[in-house]
Amino acid sequence: MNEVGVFLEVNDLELHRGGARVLSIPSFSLQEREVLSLIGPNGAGKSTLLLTLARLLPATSGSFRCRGEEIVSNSAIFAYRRRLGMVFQEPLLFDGTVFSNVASGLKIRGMAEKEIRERVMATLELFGMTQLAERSARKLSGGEAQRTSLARAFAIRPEVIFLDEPFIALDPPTRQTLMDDLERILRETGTAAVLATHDQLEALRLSSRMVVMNCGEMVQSGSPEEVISRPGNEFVASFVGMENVLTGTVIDSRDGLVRLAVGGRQIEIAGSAEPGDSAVFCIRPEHVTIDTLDPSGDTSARNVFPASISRVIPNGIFHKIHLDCGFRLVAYLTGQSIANLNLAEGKKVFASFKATAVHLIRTRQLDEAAG
Ligand SMILES: Nc1ncnc2c1ncn2[C@@H]1O[C@H](COP(=O)(O)OP(=O)(O)OP(=O)(O)O)[C@@H](O)[C@H]1O
Repeated sequence: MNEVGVFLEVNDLELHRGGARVLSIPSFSLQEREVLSLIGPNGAGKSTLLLTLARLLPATSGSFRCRGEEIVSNSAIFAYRRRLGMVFQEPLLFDGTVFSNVASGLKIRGMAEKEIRERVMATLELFGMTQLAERSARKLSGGEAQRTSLARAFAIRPEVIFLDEPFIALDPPTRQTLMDDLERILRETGTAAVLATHDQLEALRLSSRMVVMNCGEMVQSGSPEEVISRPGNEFVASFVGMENVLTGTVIDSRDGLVRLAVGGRQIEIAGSAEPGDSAVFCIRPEHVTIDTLDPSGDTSARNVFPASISRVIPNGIFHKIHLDCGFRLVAYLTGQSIANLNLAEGKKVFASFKATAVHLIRTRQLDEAAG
C-alpha cells in the first residue's frame, strides 16, 4: 500500500512582530499531497504563517520537522526551502521571456541546458502555455503573468507549494480557469499545497482541509464542507457566510430532536441539549425555502413559519431575502425564483427549513449566559 506520510510538522510556534504576538500555533502538520487552505479575514496571520512555514521568516519559537527531520541549521533550512515553491499575489516576474522566467529556478539548481529546455517545455505544456514561451513577461496579461509565476514554481517539481492569494487580482473568468487548471495540476503531480485565501469558494474548490485563522490562531480545522456547514463558533460562522446565527432557549430534548423557543416561536433541530439552556445555532441561508402557500402538508421540513419579507437585496446570482418570522432569517434565492414567486418587500410568505439544516454551535446554562 502507498502510505501517505507527514511532510511538515510544526509545534509550539510563536511569532512576535513589533512587540505583538502575531502567530500562536500549538501544533500543525501537513501531509504529503495534501491541499490545505488557510482562510481568515485581513490581518488574521495567513501570509505571516505561510512565510514562517516556508522558513523565510524566522519564528520567535517553535520546532519544525520535514519528513521527521528537524529543520534547525542554516544548511537544513536551505535544503528545506529548495523543496518548496512559492507564489504570491503579485507574479513578481523579471524582465525576459516566459521561458527564461520558468527556467530561473532550474538554472539556480545547476540543471543542464538540455534538461532545462525539456522541463520548461513540459511545464508550459502542463499549464497550456507553450505558445507563450518566447513572449516577453512585460507583454503578458495579468492572468498569463500569474500562470507564468505558477509554472515557474512548479518547474522545480516542489514537494509543497505555498500560495498567497494567487488569484486575488484576477477577473472572475480568468480566476476560474486558472483555479481549474491548478486543481488538475496539483492532482496530477501529487504536489501538496498551502493556499492562503479569504475566499471560501476558492478553499472549497481546491482544498481537502480548511483551517480558519483569526488573530494569529487556528480557530477551526476540517474539511471545507464541514467547516462551512458546522462552524465551531460565531466568528467562524459569520466568516463563512452563515448569515443566520440565532439564540434560543431549550424547551425539551428527546429522540435526537431539540425543541427551542426563539422569538415567540418553536424551532426543532437535530441534536441534544439540556432543557433550560441557552443555545446558539445557525442555518445556512441556502437551506431556507420560501413558499407563498403553507407547505406544511407537502414538505418534510419540520420548521415552517409564516413570515413577512422585510428586505430584498440583490447580491450577484443570488438575492438576499430578509424575513421576519418572529425571529430574523435570511434566505438566498435566484432572481428567477423571486420573479416566479412574485416576491417583494412586505409580502407574506412561509419560510421553512429542516431540523437537520440547523447546526447547534453551543449551549450554555441560562444563569451562565446571563452572567
Ligand atoms: N512587518 C510587520 N511588522 C509588524 N507587524 C506585522 C508585519 N507584517 C504583518 N504584521 C502584522 O501581523 C498580523 C498578520 O498579518 P498578515 O499579513 O499575516 O495577515 P493576513 O491574514 O495575511 O492578512 P491579509 O489578508 O490582509 O494579507 C497583522 O496584525 C499585521 O499587522
